[in-house]
Amino acid sequence: MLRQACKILNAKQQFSFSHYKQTFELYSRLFSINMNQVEESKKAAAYKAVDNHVCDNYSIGIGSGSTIVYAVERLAERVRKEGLKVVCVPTSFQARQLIITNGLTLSDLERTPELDVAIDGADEVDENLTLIKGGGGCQTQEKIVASAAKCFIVVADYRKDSRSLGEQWARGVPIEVLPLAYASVARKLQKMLGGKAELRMAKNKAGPVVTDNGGFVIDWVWEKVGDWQQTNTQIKMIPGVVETGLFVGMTYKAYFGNADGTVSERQKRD
Ligand SMILES: O=C(CO)[C@H](O)[C@H](O)COP(=O)(O)O
Repeated sequence: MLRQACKILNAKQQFSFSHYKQTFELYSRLFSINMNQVEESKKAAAYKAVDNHVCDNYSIGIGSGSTIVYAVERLAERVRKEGLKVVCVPTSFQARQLIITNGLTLSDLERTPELDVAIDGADEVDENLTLIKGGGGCQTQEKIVASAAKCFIVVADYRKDSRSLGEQWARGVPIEVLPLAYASVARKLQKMLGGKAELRMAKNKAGPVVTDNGGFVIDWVWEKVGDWQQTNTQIKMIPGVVETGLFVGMTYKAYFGNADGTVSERQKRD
């Protein structure tokens, strides 16, 4: 939006300094309204999912990202107000911290190998509930925890809702790899499936992003994919691949918070 404002202003050189200032203030305000709207939509989706899918004595997988923060907030509120007894299994360092700081009971897959429900965010959700996850590099633990749950629920804002993958999310499929294999995996990926595979670099550290498991992440931007299940299997067969961010046939239901405050739902077809 700000880029757009700059373009308009550059085209109309006759603007005075106060015009520039006023216009930037207006765009900044619009941008912050838009961001508030996104946060509100995340919150609405997360609250609804927790209200609909968490019961007393449940074991719950806790996903990672910014939307899950609202789900944990709601869960903690229900534990306080309704006296629910739940145990929570994290999918990342962030999720573990969220569970602890919200005063919830922390468990792990060793003590709780089967979960009643797992709730997590997503980077993109298509019409068949196939997901891209791993924008935060947590897809390996997220997939393990989701697969341990009887029911896997996704919470997201309206920007993640697509008919087919790639419509909204342009950063490709995140793939966790063993560090020693990153170059060979990237090469094989491009040779086998086309597209472009790039090692994810850290922002505030020299070198690559290192996952909670000590792995690296390759982001694979595909050119053409027909069958996500088959593509996922092909990627997983490359030696050195730990896990992909493709979640195929795992999701029971997705909740999308909309810009107008409502929540849309998409459920697995029988
Ligand atoms: O897969 C993930 C992290 O690896 C997140 O669930 C995904 O990136 C969504 O995050 P957010 O709720 O911040 O949009």
